[in-house]
Order: sequence, then C-alpha cells, then structure tokens
Amino acid sequence: MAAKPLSRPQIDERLKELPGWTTDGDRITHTYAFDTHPQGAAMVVHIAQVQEELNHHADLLLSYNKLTVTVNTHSVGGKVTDLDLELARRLMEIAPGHGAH
Ligand SMILES: C[C@H](O)[C@H](O)[C@H]1CNC2=NC(N)=NC(=O)C2=N1
Repeated sequence: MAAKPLSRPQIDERLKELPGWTTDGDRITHTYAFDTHPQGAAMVVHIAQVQEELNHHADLLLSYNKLTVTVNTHSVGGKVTDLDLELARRLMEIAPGHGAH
C-alpha cells in the first residue's frame, strides 16, 4: 500500500477520532494503563498479531502497568501516514478487552 506523509493539520484532524492518541507531527503515541503487569503483557502479544496482519509495526514500551505505543512509517522516512492511523484505530478496538484505561 502506498503511504503518503500527512501534514500536521491532517494528523490533528484524524486524531480527533482516536481518543488518547497524541502527536508531535512526526509520530503518534498512546500510553495505556492497566491494573496489572500481565494485562499489559497480554496486550503486547495481541498488538504483535495485529501488526503482523497489517505489516506495520510500532515501538512498544512495557513497564509495570503502563504500555506506551509509538508509531510512524519508516518507509517514508519516519512520518505519520494512514498506516499509522489504521494501526491506532485497530488498537482502539482491542484495548478495552485488555482492561486498558
Ligand atoms: C518489508 C516490510 O513490508 C516493511 O519493512 C514494513 C514492516 N513494518 C513497518 N512498520 C512501520 N512502522 N513502518 C514501515 O515502513 C514498515 N514497513
């Protein structure tokens, strides 16, 4: 799939549909909180499955009860594209099932 870098206004507009996601213009990020460490670890495994399906991969930083997901599109030199927003949308769907808040 061809990916085109989005402008900052385009990203800001798209993030209105993705609660909790923020951007610095070059990446989008979300920190999920969990009641327990295993809940966060389980979400990491689920994210890995989604990423393989989309062939698009974020940086995942799991600490005790927090998981930070940061993603941009490497193939366009590290800019935000529709591919990143699609991954964010998919994670928004699965997060509640893992007790993320
Ligand atoms: C060859 C393979 O399609 C690419 O390396 C994919 C894999 N996952 C990826 N993930 C991200 N975030 N950006 C990419 O450009 C990318 N490219």
